[in-house]
Amino acid sequence: MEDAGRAVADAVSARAGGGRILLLAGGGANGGDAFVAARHLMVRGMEAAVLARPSTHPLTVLNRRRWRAVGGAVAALGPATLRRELRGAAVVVDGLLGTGFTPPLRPALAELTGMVNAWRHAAGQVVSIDVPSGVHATDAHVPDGAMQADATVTFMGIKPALLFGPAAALAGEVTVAPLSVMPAWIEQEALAAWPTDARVAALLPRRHADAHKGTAGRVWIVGGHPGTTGAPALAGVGALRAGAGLVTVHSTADVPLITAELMVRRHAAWTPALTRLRDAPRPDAVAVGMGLGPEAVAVTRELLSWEIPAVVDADALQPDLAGAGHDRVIWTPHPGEAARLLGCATTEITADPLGIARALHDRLGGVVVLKGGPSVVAHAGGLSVARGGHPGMASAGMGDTLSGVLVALLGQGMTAPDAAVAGVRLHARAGERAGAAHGYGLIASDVAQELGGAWMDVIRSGPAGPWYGR
Ligand SMILES: NC(=O)C1=CN([C@@H]2O[C@H](COP(=O)(O)OP(=O)(O)OC[C@H]3O[C@@H](n4cnc5c(N)ncnc54)[C@H](O)[C@@H]3O)[C@@H](O)[C@H]2O)[C@@H](O)CC1
Repeated sequence: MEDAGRAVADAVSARAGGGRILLLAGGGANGGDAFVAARHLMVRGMEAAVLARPSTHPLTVLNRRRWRAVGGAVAALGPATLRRELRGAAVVVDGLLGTGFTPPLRPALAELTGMVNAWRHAAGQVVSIDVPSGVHATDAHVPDGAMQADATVTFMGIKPALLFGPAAALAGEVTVAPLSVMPAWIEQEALAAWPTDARVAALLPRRHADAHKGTAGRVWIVGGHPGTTGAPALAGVGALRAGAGLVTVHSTADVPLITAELMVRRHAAWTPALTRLRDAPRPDAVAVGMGLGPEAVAVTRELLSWEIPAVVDADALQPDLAGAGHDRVIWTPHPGEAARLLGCATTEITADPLGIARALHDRLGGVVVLKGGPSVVAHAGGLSVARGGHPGMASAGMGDTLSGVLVALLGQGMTAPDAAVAGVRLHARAGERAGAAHGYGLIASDVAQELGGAWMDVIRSGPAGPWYGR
């Protein structure tokens, strides 16, 4: 609790700018964190006051006593005291409810959160402890009366409500504060990893100075059908911009050569084409399914039987292919495709992205990327959620570009789990860069163009990755 309160004080000092801080302490441990934060703020010379609910939680009672012992002011939290104390406050620290909250919010607390929300709208900032009060830690839905925060300081691991759906929008800027507890405990508590760019940087392959196109990954993009010929082309550009040395698009349709660096091989029909390709030199990795059309299952089944690293996307994400994969396959469903694979409604997917990603991994094996804002990676080692991205990425062709990124990383020798974790972050970072320039008007090609810059941004944040290419 001491570490937790100190981390909250750090976040608040960064925002308060010398103004008065009002801390709201609930009856549970979340309230105890607020008392600790108040003490640390006072020690730093900041003006802080606490309004508290009654508590029997031993650590909260102890930290209330410590706060009083250093001369801290505390009054009972109710509508009248809250109205009075909100006047002139710069920051409110929301320590009312954390992970111990069971919905629905009781009316007495809902009145208080409503008052703070109205105050925030007009006057100041809210920093929530662990989760915004009234948000259930594992639920992406927002119950009535939940607090709107500008920032949330969470502990141990990231909570699903801070990442997904409308609940995430209530959290504001999220930081995860490390606590001095046993690492095994943190691992057990954390539902999913949330890798920083420094962690991703350490995964990305480095090239020797004498690298050439044959050592930088020869990849195939297999897709396209009349009406959906842009999809494999976008995947191809994504692969080139994510560093693949040689990118060949195989299709039975006329795929536009949207960049001259792509090689496009048009086949008359899939069955004879696959018979020929089976005996040709195999690529380092293949991505299949983007706009591929009705023959997707048969084509994908054949390519999976080659047991080379593969990305399976779009039309190839069919329930019939469960069991046909292997460890080096990355399956990349969006929520609609995930619903088709699991035979459920899309709303069930978006309500529980972590649980669904795990269920898809159980069904398909290999690595699953459940796409969304944010994307979830499920692999044998656990779950990982990508940071960042931009709402403008909600547009056609974005998934095709991601498939290109993933196949390029596989082609450059990354394992499927590492390629998926790094690929979703590079794609999200490229989206942030494109979003800064184009806002909601960004298109998949813009994201592809930013991939090189995104790679540079990521590697600047951390240690260099492993050598590749000899
Ligand atoms: N896991 C840990 O070991 C740590 C936990 N910490 C803090 O402890 C919190 C969890 O503490 P608790 O389990 O005591 O729970 P909380 O402090 O989240 O909430 C419990 C209180 O909320 C009330 N409550 C629950 N549902 C309500 C509803 N629907 N309407 C109104 N009131 C409601 C309960 O009566 C109880 O007083 C975390 O969120 C975090 O802030 C930190 O101190 C760091 C370490």
